[in-house]
This record gives sequence, structure tokens and C-alpha cells, in this order.
Amino acid sequence: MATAYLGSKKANAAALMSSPSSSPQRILSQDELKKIAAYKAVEFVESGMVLGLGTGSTAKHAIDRIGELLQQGKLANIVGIPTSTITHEQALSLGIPLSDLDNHPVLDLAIDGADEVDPDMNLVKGRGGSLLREKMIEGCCKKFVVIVDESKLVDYVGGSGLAMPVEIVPFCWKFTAHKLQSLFAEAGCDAKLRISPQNGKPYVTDNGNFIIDLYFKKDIGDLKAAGDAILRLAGVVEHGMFIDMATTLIVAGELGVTVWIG
Ligand SMILES: O=C(CO)[C@H](O)[C@H](O)COP(=O)(O)O
Repeated sequence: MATAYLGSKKANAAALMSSPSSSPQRILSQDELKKIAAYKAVEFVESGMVLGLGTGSTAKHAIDRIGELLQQGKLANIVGIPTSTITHEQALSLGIPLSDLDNHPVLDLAIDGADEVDPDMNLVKGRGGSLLREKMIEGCCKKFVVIVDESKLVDYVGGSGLAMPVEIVPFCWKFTAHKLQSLFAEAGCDAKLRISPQNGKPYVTDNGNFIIDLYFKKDIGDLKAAGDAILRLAGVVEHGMFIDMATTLIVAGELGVTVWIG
């Protein structure tokens, strides 16, 4: 599969958006594309690195690959910092040595998926529920490599019509959900408590919190201002917009892999 290395965010966003994602003849499955992006990202990993290990079906492929390379002796002395309990368990099962931010406050590299990527490499993350730990860990990395299949590319944050998650404390969650919805009334925001499909109860994060999923009908505009307004609400722990955090974006599509360096 061909790889293109691109440098300028705006120009290449346009190029990526015009890639033929709507082609009627789909050759590779979405999961195969995720795996291709993940394996490409692992090419950035070197022995001795402290690595942020992301969460989700795309990041899972990268962690499997890191485990495989360690077992083959092609990588050594890796320290992984997992972004969720599920990733912690996966990494442990693969024999990847693990640590945490208390012991390794600066990471060499993190690899993680995303739910949306806008033309400026701003992300929506957290549909898998791990946004707080992801943001803490990925905010401490010298390099943050984001891996997606081309379906994750959007014109603007919220543009997929799917959720922008916000982690909140459980105390009076309806009050906080209402405040969040009111904040984005002009964008036609709908705020919904995330429910666990396993037990029909509120979804509880690794940190014991709830998640409110925000759905926007329109572009919310200034992301930094929106993020700051969300964080000013008492009851909010963190939001799923990762603004100006990604340093490298790897997109796998039907025509090949694009490595987009911000
Ligand atoms: O933010 C995340 C988890 O909290 C994931 O990175 C995001 O949901 C993408 O998941 P997937 O790789 O399964 O599509």
C-alpha cells in the first residue's frame, strides 16, 4: 500500500477530504484500514522509548504490534503508559512493561485513535470513554501520533453528527447536562447521558465519572473558547476536544496511507 508524507495541515486536509471515501467498491474493511494506520504508527517507535498507549479498536492494533516486536526482540526497553484499564490489561497480557505519569511525567511518543479529525488536526476523542486519561497522558508527549481510517475525517468538530463526549462528576448530572446543552443552544446542541449497553445503567468511566455526549447540529466555531466555557462549568471534569495536540496524523484509506505532519 502506498504511503504519502505530507507537511501542511490545511492543504493536506483538503487533499484527504477529496480522497474517494465514497467509492462504491470497498476493498478493505474499516478494521483493516485501522490496522494499516496502526502498523504505520508503530514504525515511529524506537527501543528505549516511554510510550503512551491509546484506547480503542485502532490503538489496540498498535499495541498488539508493539507486543509482537518486543517478543521478536526487534524492540527493547519500552515502557508503556496505558490510557485506560482495558489497555492496561491488553499491554500486560502482551508482556509490555508498564508505568504511569507519576513515574514518567514526560513521554517520548503516544499512539492513539480518534473519533473525528478536523482539517487543523483537532480531534474529538472519548467515544470509547477514556478521554480524561488520554488527555492527561497525550498532553505529556513529545510526539502524539493519531491513527485513523479515512471515515474519521470531518469538515469541523462535531461534523460527523456523532457525540462529542464530556466527562462529568455523577453528582446532579442532569443539572450539568442541562448547563452543557444551554451553552451550545445556538448550535442546536442535544446533551445525552451515556448509558452502558451492558447493564442499561449510566456508563461509568475508569475514574468513576459519567459521560454526557453532546450532539451538535451546527459548527460550534471557536473550539478553544468552547472548550474553556465547558471547563468553567462546575461538575465538568474534561471534554473530548483535543485541540492542537496531535503532532502527526496517519490516515489509512482505500488509496493508501497518508502521514500528515503538523
Ligand atoms: O478516544 C477514544 C477512546 O476513548 C478512541 O481513540 C476513539 O473512540 C477511537 O476509537 P476506535 O479506534 O475504536 O475507532
